[in-house]
Amino acid sequence: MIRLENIFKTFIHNKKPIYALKDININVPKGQIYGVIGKSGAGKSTLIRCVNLLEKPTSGKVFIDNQELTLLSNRQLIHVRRKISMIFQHFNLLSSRTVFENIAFPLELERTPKKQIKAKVNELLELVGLAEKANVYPANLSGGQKQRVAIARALANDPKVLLCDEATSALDPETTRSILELLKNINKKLGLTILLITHEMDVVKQICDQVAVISDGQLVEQAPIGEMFSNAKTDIARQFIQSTLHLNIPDDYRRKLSPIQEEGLYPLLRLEFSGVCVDSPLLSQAAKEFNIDNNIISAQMDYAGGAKFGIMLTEMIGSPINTKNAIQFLQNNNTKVEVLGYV
Ligand SMILES: Nc1ncnc2c1ncn2[C@@H]1O[C@H](COP(=O)(O)OP(=O)(O)OP(=O)(O)O)[C@@H](O)[C@H]1O
Repeated sequence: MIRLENIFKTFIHNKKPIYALKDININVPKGQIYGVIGKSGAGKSTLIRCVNLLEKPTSGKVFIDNQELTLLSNRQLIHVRRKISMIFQHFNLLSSRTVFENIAFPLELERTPKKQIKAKVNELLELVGLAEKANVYPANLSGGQKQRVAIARALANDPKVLLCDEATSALDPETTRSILELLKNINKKLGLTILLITHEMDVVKQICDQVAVISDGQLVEQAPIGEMFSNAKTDIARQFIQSTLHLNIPDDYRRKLSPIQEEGLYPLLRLEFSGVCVDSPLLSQAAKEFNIDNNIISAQMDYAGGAKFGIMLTEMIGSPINTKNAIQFLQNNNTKVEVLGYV
């Protein structure tokens, strides 16, 4: 449904080129939710704005539903853009219009008859759970409610594609979850194709079918969500995945942590499991085979797209040679091991 082919975008700033997008290729099948994740300045906003040509690519082709947008005149584009809606981090509602009037706005621009507008807006208000707020002004809504209005307005013209530009970045975690749930429902109910950009892997984990990682203007990795979480290939993708897991070293361990292995001290390990190794009893195998004990201090396991992954903090008790061999065994079995120090 959305296809980007060899997209480059170069800005000129103070006579110097900024290569914001370098040879981007993306294919989003109809009905999918596709996430693009990247750090600040990676090129996410430029990328999503190239999809509806709010930003014209320097070169490359943009297709929506097999129609090449990069060939269209500005006039033709206005018509096509009605089927490509967008929602934003800061909602962009019209403050002088009520909730009902905000949602009606794109239909008024189309000169839709009043009766039809009323029916459509009421249907959308139901869909986003705001039927009671029809006559309220945006100033009197919470952030989550404002985003619901923006979503309803974005759906007014029955778009084929919804672009979400950091749509939950201004919201607290609970509201974020409810907005993502709403987007997922809409995706299922209406078969809407959604492209979203975000800097949060939690967002991707919750709703995306596929994800691409963008770094310094380039797509460095893309995969279905389960595959990405179980077998990420680049360091940057692994960093994003790890950012969804939170393990702190407890204070008393942190205090006694020594950088060298003195007598009577044992390694404190941070283990990263993903994909196949999660389901194998590696720690107990290592304990039996190398005569060591594991004192697990904390652990977090998670699921995304059917894949299990996680991290663990453990003190490995045994002689230096046995712990060394056990660590090697874990590494040989696809577990990432970091020796944080000795306790
Ligand atoms: N209109 C512009 N003129 C010049 N440079 C620009 C313009 N828009 C973006 N850039 C540059 O292009 C690069 C990518 O910017 P972009 O806003 O797409 O990144 P981003 O990943 O969305 O970042 P953030 O998450 O901070 O919004 C940056 O180096 C930015 O400074």
